[in-house]
Amino acid sequence: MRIDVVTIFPGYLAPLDEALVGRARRAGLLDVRVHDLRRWASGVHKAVDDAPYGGGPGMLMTAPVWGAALDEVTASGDDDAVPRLLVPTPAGAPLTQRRAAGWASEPWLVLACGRYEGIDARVLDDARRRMPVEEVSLGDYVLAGGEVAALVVVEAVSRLVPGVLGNPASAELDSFAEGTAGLLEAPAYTRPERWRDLDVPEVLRGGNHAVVDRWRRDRSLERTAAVRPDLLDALVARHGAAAFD
Ligand SMILES: COc1cc(COC(=O)c2cn[nH]c2)cc(-c2cccnc2)c1
Repeated sequence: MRIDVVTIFPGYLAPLDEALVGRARRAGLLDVRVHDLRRWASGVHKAVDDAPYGGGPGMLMTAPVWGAALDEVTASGDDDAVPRLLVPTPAGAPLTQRRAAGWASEPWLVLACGRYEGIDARVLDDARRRMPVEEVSLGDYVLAGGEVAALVVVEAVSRLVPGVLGNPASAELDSFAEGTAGLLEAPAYTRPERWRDLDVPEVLRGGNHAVVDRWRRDRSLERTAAVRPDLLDALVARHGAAAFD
Protein backbone atom coordinates (compact mmCIF):
# COMPACT_ATOMS: atom_id res chain seq x y z
CA MET A 1 0.00 0.00 0.00
CA ARG A 2 1.12 3.50 -0.82
CA ILE A 3 0.31 6.39 1.51
CA ASP A 4 1.13 10.01 0.65
CA VAL A 5 0.85 12.74 3.28
CA VAL A 6 0.82 16.44 2.28
CA THR A 7 1.57 18.96 5.05
CA ILE A 8 3.33 22.25 5.78
CA PHE A 9 4.99 20.53 8.76
CA PRO A 10 6.70 17.37 7.35
CA GLY A 11 8.59 17.01 10.61
CA TYR A 12 5.29 16.26 12.37
CA LEU A 13 5.21 12.98 10.42
CA ALA A 14 8.66 11.82 11.60
CA PRO A 15 7.06 9.20 13.91
CA LEU A 16 6.15 7.28 10.74
CA ASP A 17 9.84 6.30 10.57
CA GLU A 18 9.50 4.54 13.92
CA ALA A 19 8.06 1.31 15.33
CA LEU A 20 5.32 -0.60 13.50
CA VAL A 21 4.93 1.73 10.53
CA GLY A 22 8.68 2.31 10.24
CA ARG A 23 9.34 -1.43 10.21
CA ALA A 24 6.59 -2.01 7.64
CA ARG A 25 8.11 0.68 5.41
CA ARG A 26 11.55 -0.90 5.64
CA ALA A 27 10.01 -4.30 4.92
CA GLY A 28 8.44 -2.89 1.77
CA LEU A 29 4.87 -3.47 3.02
CA LEU A 30 4.11 0.25 3.10
CA ASP A 31 5.31 2.99 0.76
CA VAL A 32 4.82 6.16 2.83
CA ARG A 33 5.80 9.50 1.26
CA VAL A 34 5.60 12.85 3.04
CA HIS A 35 5.39 16.04 0.95
CA ASP A 36 5.94 19.65 2.02
CA LEU A 37 2.99 21.65 0.69
CA ARG A 38 5.21 24.74 0.38
CA ARG A 39 6.89 23.05 -2.61
CA TRP A 40 3.83 24.18 -4.58
CA ALA A 41 3.59 27.66 -3.09
CA SER A 42 4.96 30.57 -5.08
CA GLY A 43 6.48 33.92 -4.19
CA VAL A 44 9.27 34.68 -1.80
CA HIS A 45 7.12 33.94 1.25
CA LYS A 46 5.71 30.68 -0.14
CA ALA A 47 2.32 31.72 1.22
CA VAL A 48 -0.20 28.89 1.58
CA ASP A 49 -3.00 30.82 3.32
CA ASP A 50 -5.24 33.82 2.83
CA ALA A 51 -8.19 35.55 4.53
CA PRO A 52 -11.62 33.84 4.29
CA TYR A 53 -14.30 35.37 2.05
CA GLY A 54 -17.25 36.54 4.11
CA GLY A 55 -14.96 37.33 7.04
CA GLY A 56 -14.47 35.22 10.13
CA PRO A 57 -11.49 34.48 12.32
CA GLY A 58 -8.15 33.21 11.08
CA MET A 59 -6.93 32.18 7.65
CA LEU A 60 -7.67 29.45 5.13
CA MET A 61 -5.30 27.37 3.01
CA THR A 62 -5.61 28.41 -0.62
CA ALA A 63 -6.98 26.33 -3.50
CA PRO A 64 -4.20 27.04 -6.04
CA VAL A 65 -1.48 25.67 -3.74
CA TRP A 66 -3.44 22.57 -2.73
CA GLY A 67 -4.62 22.04 -6.30
CA ALA A 68 -1.08 22.03 -7.64
CA ALA A 69 0.11 19.74 -4.85
CA LEU A 70 -2.68 17.19 -5.24
CA ASP A 71 -2.36 17.26 -9.03
CA GLU A 72 1.31 16.28 -8.82
CA VAL A 73 0.99 13.81 -5.93
CA THR A 74 -2.06 12.02 -7.39
CA ALA A 75 -0.57 11.90 -10.90
CA SER A 76 2.51 10.04 -9.67
CA GLY A 77 0.89 6.63 -9.40
CA ASP A 78 1.37 3.59 -11.64
CA ASP A 79 -0.29 4.09 -15.03
CA ASP A 80 -3.68 5.59 -14.26
CA ALA A 81 -4.04 4.52 -10.60
CA VAL A 82 -6.32 6.81 -8.59
CA PRO A 83 -5.88 7.27 -4.82
CA ARG A 84 -8.50 7.78 -2.15
CA LEU A 85 -8.07 11.25 -0.62
CA LEU A 86 -8.59 11.44 3.15
CA VAL A 87 -8.87 14.79 4.92
CA PRO A 88 -8.78 14.87 8.73
CA THR A 89 -11.16 17.60 9.92
CA PRO A 90 -13.56 18.29 12.80
CA ALA A 91 -16.22 18.51 10.08
CA GLY A 92 -15.66 14.91 8.98
CA ALA A 93 -17.47 11.65 9.63
CA PRO A 94 -16.08 9.78 12.66
CA LEU A 95 -13.05 7.53 12.24
CA THR A 96 -14.10 3.97 13.03
CA GLN A 97 -12.36 0.62 12.96
CA ARG A 98 -14.67 -0.37 10.11
CA ARG A 99 -13.58 2.62 8.00
CA ALA A 100 -9.91 1.97 8.82
CA ALA A 101 -10.35 -1.66 7.78
CA GLY A 102 -11.87 -0.55 4.49
CA TRP A 103 -9.00 1.81 3.80
CA ALA A 104 -6.48 -0.94 4.69
CA SER A 105 -7.48 -2.80 1.53
CA GLU A 106 -7.03 0.25 -0.72
CA PRO A 107 -3.89 0.31 -2.88
CA TRP A 108 -3.25 4.04 -2.38
CA LEU A 109 -4.27 6.69 0.14
CA VAL A 110 -3.43 10.41 0.13
CA LEU A 111 -3.82 12.38 3.36
CA ALA A 112 -4.23 16.16 3.19
CA CYS A 113 -3.28 17.89 6.45
CA GLY A 114 -5.10 21.18 6.96
CA ARG A 115 -3.77 23.99 9.10
CA TYR A 116 -5.16 27.41 10.11
CA GLU A 117 -8.98 27.24 9.90
CA GLY A 118 -8.94 24.68 7.12
CA ILE A 119 -8.77 24.40 3.35
CA ASP A 120 -10.72 26.29 0.63
CA ALA A 121 -13.76 24.06 -0.01
CA ARG A 122 -13.15 24.05 -3.76
CA VAL A 123 -10.05 21.89 -3.25
CA LEU A 124 -12.17 18.91 -2.20
CA ASP A 125 -14.92 19.76 -4.71
CA ASP A 126 -12.33 19.67 -7.48
CA ALA A 127 -10.63 16.52 -6.17
CA ARG A 128 -14.00 14.69 -6.02
CA ARG A 129 -14.16 15.07 -9.80
CA ARG A 130 -11.14 12.73 -10.14
CA MET A 131 -10.98 10.52 -7.03
CA PRO A 132 -12.92 9.36 -3.97
CA VAL A 133 -12.63 11.92 -1.17
CA GLU A 134 -13.50 11.35 2.51
CA GLU A 135 -13.42 13.81 5.38
CA VAL A 136 -12.67 12.06 8.66
CA SER A 137 -12.94 13.27 12.23
CA LEU A 138 -11.00 11.80 15.15
CA GLY A 139 -13.38 13.37 17.61
CA ASP A 140 -15.32 16.43 18.60
CA TYR A 141 -12.43 18.74 19.34
CA VAL A 142 -10.21 21.05 17.30
CA LEU A 143 -6.53 20.47 16.66
CA ALA A 144 -4.11 23.06 15.30
CA GLY A 145 -3.67 20.92 12.19
CA GLY A 146 -4.40 17.60 10.56
CA GLU A 147 -0.94 16.10 11.06
CA VAL A 148 -1.60 14.41 14.40
CA ALA A 149 -4.87 13.06 13.00
CA ALA A 150 -2.99 11.81 9.93
CA LEU A 151 -0.61 9.89 12.21
CA VAL A 152 -3.61 8.25 13.86
CA VAL A 153 -5.22 7.32 10.56
CA VAL A 154 -1.95 5.96 9.13
CA GLU A 155 -1.35 3.83 12.23
CA ALA A 156 -4.96 2.58 12.48
CA VAL A 157 -4.89 1.60 8.80
CA SER A 158 -1.31 0.27 8.64
CA ARG A 159 -1.80 -2.24 11.46
CA LEU A 160 -4.61 -3.80 9.42
CA VAL A 161 -2.53 -4.16 6.25
CA PRO A 162 -1.75 -7.88 5.78
CA GLY A 163 1.74 -8.71 7.01
CA VAL A 164 2.24 -5.53 9.04
CA LEU A 165 1.10 -6.94 12.37
CA GLY A 166 3.16 -9.90 13.54
CA ASN A 167 0.05 -11.46 15.04
CA PRO A 168 -3.01 -10.69 12.89
CA ALA A 169 -5.25 -12.40 15.46
CA SER A 170 -4.73 -9.44 17.81
CA ALA A 171 -6.33 -7.11 15.29
CA GLU A 172 -9.33 -9.43 15.23
CA LEU A 173 -9.79 -9.02 18.98
CA ASP A 174 -9.35 -5.25 19.05
CA SER A 175 -12.09 -3.32 20.74
CA PHE A 176 -14.56 -2.36 18.02
CA ALA A 177 -13.32 -5.08 15.67
CA GLU A 178 -15.95 -7.48 14.38
CA GLY A 179 -14.36 -10.28 16.41
CA THR A 180 -15.46 -8.71 19.70
CA ALA A 181 -18.88 -7.78 18.33
CA GLY A 182 -18.26 -4.12 19.14
CA LEU A 183 -17.60 -4.58 22.86
CA LEU A 184 -14.69 -3.03 24.75
CA GLU A 185 -11.82 -5.37 25.56
CA ALA A 186 -11.74 -7.13 28.92
CA PRO A 187 -8.99 -6.27 31.42
CA ALA A 188 -5.79 -8.17 30.57
CA TYR A 189 -2.93 -9.48 32.73
CA THR A 190 0.57 -10.92 32.38
CA ARG A 191 3.37 -12.07 34.72
CA PRO A 192 4.03 -11.73 37.59
CA GLU A 193 1.02 -13.56 39.01
CA ARG A 194 1.08 -11.36 42.10
CA TRP A 195 2.16 -7.70 42.04
CA ARG A 196 1.83 -5.20 44.89
CA ASP A 197 -0.62 -7.57 46.63
CA LEU A 198 -2.76 -7.67 43.44
CA ASP A 199 -3.41 -11.12 41.99
CA VAL A 200 -4.21 -12.16 38.44
CA PRO A 201 -7.86 -13.38 38.43
CA GLU A 202 -7.87 -17.09 39.25
CA VAL A 203 -9.95 -18.01 36.20
CA LEU A 204 -7.17 -16.79 33.88
CA ARG A 205 -4.55 -18.92 35.60
CA GLY A 206 -6.53 -22.09 34.96
CA GLY A 207 -6.42 -23.68 31.54
CA ASN A 208 -10.12 -23.88 30.77
CA HIS A 209 -10.52 -21.84 27.57
CA ALA A 210 -14.33 -21.93 27.63
CA VAL A 211 -14.33 -20.54 31.15
CA VAL A 212 -11.73 -17.90 30.22
CA ASP A 213 -13.73 -16.86 27.14
CA ARG A 214 -16.90 -16.55 29.24
CA TRP A 215 -15.08 -14.53 31.90
CA ARG A 216 -13.64 -12.18 29.27
CA ARG A 217 -17.02 -11.76 27.61
CA ASP A 218 -18.63 -10.91 30.97
CA ARG A 219 -15.90 -8.37 31.79
CA SER A 220 -16.28 -6.86 28.28
CA LEU A 221 -20.02 -6.49 28.77
CA GLU A 222 -19.52 -4.95 32.21
CA ARG A 223 -16.88 -2.50 30.95
CA THR A 224 -18.92 -1.56 27.87
CA ALA A 225 -22.05 -0.98 29.97
CA ALA A 226 -20.05 1.21 32.34
CA VAL A 227 -18.16 3.45 29.88
CA ARG A 228 -19.87 3.00 26.50
CA PRO A 229 -23.57 2.19 27.00
CA ASP A 230 -24.10 3.52 23.46
CA LEU A 231 -22.17 0.55 22.07
CA LEU A 232 -24.34 -1.79 24.12
CA ASP A 233 -27.52 -0.21 22.79
CA ALA A 234 -26.24 -0.70 19.24
CA LEU A 235 -25.38 -4.32 20.01
CA VAL A 236 -28.83 -5.06 21.45
CA ALA A 237 -30.45 -3.30 18.50
CA ARG A 238 -28.49 -5.64 16.22
CA HIS A 239 -28.71 -8.91 18.12
CA GLY A 240 -31.48 -8.50 20.65
CA ALA A 241 -30.97 -10.16 24.02
CA ALA A 242 -28.70 -12.68 22.29
CA ALA A 243 -26.09 -9.94 22.56
CA PHE A 244 -25.58 -11.06 26.17
CA ASP A 245 -25.15 -14.76 25.40
C1 LIG B 1 -9.12 20.42 7.01
O1 LIG B 1 -9.72 21.39 7.84
C2 LIG B 1 -9.38 21.47 9.18
C3 LIG B 1 -8.53 20.51 9.76
C4 LIG B 1 -8.21 20.66 11.12
C5 LIG B 1 -7.32 19.62 11.78
O2 LIG B 1 -8.11 18.48 12.16
C6 LIG B 1 -8.76 18.55 13.40
O3 LIG B 1 -8.71 19.52 14.12
C7 LIG B 1 -9.54 17.35 13.79
C8 LIG B 1 -9.64 16.17 13.07
N1 LIG B 1 -10.45 15.35 13.78
N2 LIG B 1 -10.88 16.00 14.88
C9 LIG B 1 -10.33 17.23 14.90
C10 LIG B 1 -8.69 21.73 11.86
C11 LIG B 1 -9.54 22.65 11.25
C12 LIG B 1 -10.06 23.79 12.03
C13 LIG B 1 -9.23 24.60 12.79
C14 LIG B 1 -9.79 25.65 13.51
C15 LIG B 1 -11.15 25.88 13.48
N3 LIG B 1 -11.95 25.07 12.75
C16 LIG B 1 -11.43 24.05 12.04
C17 LIG B 1 -9.90 22.54 9.91
